[in-house]
Amino acid sequence: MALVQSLFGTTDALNQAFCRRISTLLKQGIEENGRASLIVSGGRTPAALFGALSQVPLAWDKVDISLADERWVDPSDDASNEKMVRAKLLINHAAAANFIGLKTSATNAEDAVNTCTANFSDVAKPFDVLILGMGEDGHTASLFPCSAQITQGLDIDSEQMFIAVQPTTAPNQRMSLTLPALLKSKHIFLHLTGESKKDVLAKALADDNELEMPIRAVLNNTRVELMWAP
Ligand SMILES: O=C1O[C@H](COP(=O)(O)O)[C@@H](O)[C@H](O)[C@H]1O
Repeated sequence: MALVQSLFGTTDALNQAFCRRISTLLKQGIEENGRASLIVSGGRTPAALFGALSQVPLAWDKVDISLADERWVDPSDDASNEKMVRAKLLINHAAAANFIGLKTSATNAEDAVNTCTANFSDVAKPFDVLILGMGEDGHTASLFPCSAQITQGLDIDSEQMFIAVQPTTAPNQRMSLTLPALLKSKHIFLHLTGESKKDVLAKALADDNELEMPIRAVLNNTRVELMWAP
């Protein structure tokens, strides 16, 4: 495990430094491969970062952006991660990026696993940049400890890219990248704000039961850079 900790005094300082890191990595990916990929998380934490990132001048038309997970609701629903990304990130300069949403017309996310996988076939892999969040229960992406699908989602030997997840302690069925798919990233960031998330991370680092706190499965298997501010 290698957790590199970048701790900032304010969210503004965090967002400025994070934007610089992300844009440098995306530029590198474009220089090396012609295109770059940025996989982001949803929820509340990334909104301010996305606002700052959208204003960074970059060859966004050569960047594929998608989500590590999605809540299985209509993209017009306030709970939709896609809705948040469209409103906060795919604006200003970043409006030129190619966005691949996860939500399909399928009523049940289980019926959309193959479509999501096929839709990702043109996204540059390994992903250049993956930004993960973490819930108070230690879930990351939508790999929820409470779900019946958690063992399958954390199976490091699985070749499955996506998994449909039904959390029992959070609303909405989900679509999530699996652990092995998340790990196929060149640079993984864990983006957290607030003291309580810091406490959750400390709890995650104090033990290694991955089924209890799925973020441990990422931390135990690869290098992760923590980007934190109060
Ligand atoms: O449900 C989700 O939760 C996590 C954490 O969200 P936050 O609101 O605490 O920042 C998020 O990373 C994930 O993408 C989202 O679907």
